[in-house]
Amino acid sequence: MEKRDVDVAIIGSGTAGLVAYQRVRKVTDRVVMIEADQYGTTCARVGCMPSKLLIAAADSAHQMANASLFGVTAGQVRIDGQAVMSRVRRERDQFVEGVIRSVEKLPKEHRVLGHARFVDPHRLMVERDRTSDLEIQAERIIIATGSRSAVPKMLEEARDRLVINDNIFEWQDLPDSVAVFGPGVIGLELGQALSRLGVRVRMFGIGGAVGPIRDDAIRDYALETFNQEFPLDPDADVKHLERTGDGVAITYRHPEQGQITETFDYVLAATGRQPNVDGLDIQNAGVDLEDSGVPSFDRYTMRCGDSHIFIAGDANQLKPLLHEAADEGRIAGDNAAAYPEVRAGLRRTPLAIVFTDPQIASVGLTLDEVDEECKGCFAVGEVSFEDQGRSLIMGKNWGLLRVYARQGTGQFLGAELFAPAAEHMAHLLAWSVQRRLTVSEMLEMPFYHPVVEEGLRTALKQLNRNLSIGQEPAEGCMECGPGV
Ligand SMILES: Cc1cc2nc3c(=O)[nH]c(=O)nc-3n(C[C@H](O)[C@H](O)[C@H](O)COP(=O)(O)OP(=O)(O)OC[C@H]3O[C@@H](n4cnc5c(N)ncnc54)[C@H](O)[C@@H]3O)c2cc1C
Ligand SMILES: NC(=O)c1ccc[n+]([C@@H]2O[C@H](COP(=O)([O-])OP(=O)(O)OC[C@H]3O[C@@H](n4cnc5c(N)ncnc54)[C@H](O)[C@@H]3O)[C@@H](O)[C@H]2O)c1
Repeated sequence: MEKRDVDVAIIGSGTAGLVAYQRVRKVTDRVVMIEADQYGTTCARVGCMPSKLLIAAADSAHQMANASLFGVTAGQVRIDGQAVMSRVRRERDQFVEGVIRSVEKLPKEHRVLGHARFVDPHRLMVERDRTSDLEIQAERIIIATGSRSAVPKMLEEARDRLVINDNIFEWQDLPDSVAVFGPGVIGLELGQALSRLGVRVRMFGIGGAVGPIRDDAIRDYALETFNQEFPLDPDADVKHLERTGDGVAITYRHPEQGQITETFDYVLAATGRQPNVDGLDIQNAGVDLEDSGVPSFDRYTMRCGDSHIFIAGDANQLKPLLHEAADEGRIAGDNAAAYPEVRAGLRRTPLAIVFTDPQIASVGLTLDEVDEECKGCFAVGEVSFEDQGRSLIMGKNWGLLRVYARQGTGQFLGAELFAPAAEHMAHLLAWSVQRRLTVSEMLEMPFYHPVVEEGLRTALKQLNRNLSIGQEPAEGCMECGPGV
């Protein structure tokens, strides 16, 4: 059996693994990155990028279908499912090829294809397809193995009609109907996009959650809005699911019609993701494990206990987002390279964006966290986008934004948005939280006219008023011209 001896071994060549590799490489050449499946990353291959490509097609269809609002008609909108899926794959492949090209530029001795497992805290066994197993002795190890779809047993009854994000983008055409299980981030993004592309969609959830929304006012607004496009029951009572000749028959309790059975072409499981730590023989790594099987680790150093092992990206379940995986890869890489010197790395203000329409975004602390942090001494400001100037102009005048700040100091702490252009406003808000701005300082910033950020200003003014810092905003204030 071949044996290798390295300073740092990185398990997984996704975003976290690749960033970690770049950092380690600055310090040592005795590094190896092990990949069990394919190069190209989850983000580019089956995650962020193909999902946004599908959403872009849906946005286009939606805009055309609604153009008559502006007195513009383009005739009957026709959606060519094959062309939609073909563009998704074509552009997706470009992103994947870009990643593969950069991996292939790395020295051959730094990359190994095979499935890694712990033999002991310093030894990994890599099962390779075409060659014999490889034993790697590593002084330090970074786990960057990502996550995979967690599919409830019941959905397996859909058999060949069960899809997840790994295979949905391989569709050659759009189906007629899809039952989406899980109105979380993936379910909402893909479900709304499919619905706007003419697919009959019904969404089933459990427990009442809608996406990552934590503020009930925003959740209720979002639920009502999504239900105007496709039926979404966030706490569905699904009795039975089975593969039939026509597709998948689902028996559930309909809010008005009682128990009914509806047949769909496909079932999309978007019911959460589980970390890829179970295939690692992690019990041999000599680190403490949480109940989930994920090693206990420090979120500032990414170090598992006081060991030489670090964990970054979706594998640690902390914040399964691309920019967080990259940050964690950087911290883990720097620390594995400098070990035994281990330093706290920069963790940024929480920021999450869901690419629905309107978009959902959360920034900083959630409402519950604000309450806990301020021991109840906080205030909330709010704006509806139904009467907002720029949103009305664009025909996108729906949504709600709520902002939170601490009583006394007026420090801005967080926000939740279901609003047009939320991806942009969320960045301004995240930067304000991270700079520890007060609401008054935020209001000193320039606001152009007419823009959706004027709506944000209205919410901030109301927040300052509720903090007993600012004045009552004038009704129908003309400071920014017509619109709030
Ligand atoms: C549909 C979808 C849409 C998304 N959209 C967004 C978005 O818009 N914005 C955003 O911020 N985030 C998004 N995400 C989340 C984002 O894609 C992930 O947070 C990110 O890709 C995680 O990167 P990673 O490096 O941790 O894991 P990955 O990129 O999954 O890399 C892990 C690698 O480890 C390998 N591996 C696993 N086990 C082993 C082993 N034992 N030995 C060797 N190798 C192994 C895997 O094969 C894989 O290549 C989305 C995710 C999905 C699924
Ligand atoms: N725009 C983005 O940034 C983006 C996009 C997609 C994914 N992601 C990342 O990927 C992660 C995983 O996304 P996800 O949507 O799979 O998970 P999620 O945790 O966001 O949502 C899963 C949903 O499925 C529901 N659910 C669980 N079991 C169910 C069942 N048996 N029946 C019906 N519903 C059930 C849950 O209640 C929850 O609402 C996200 O948390 C996010 O970090 C990010």
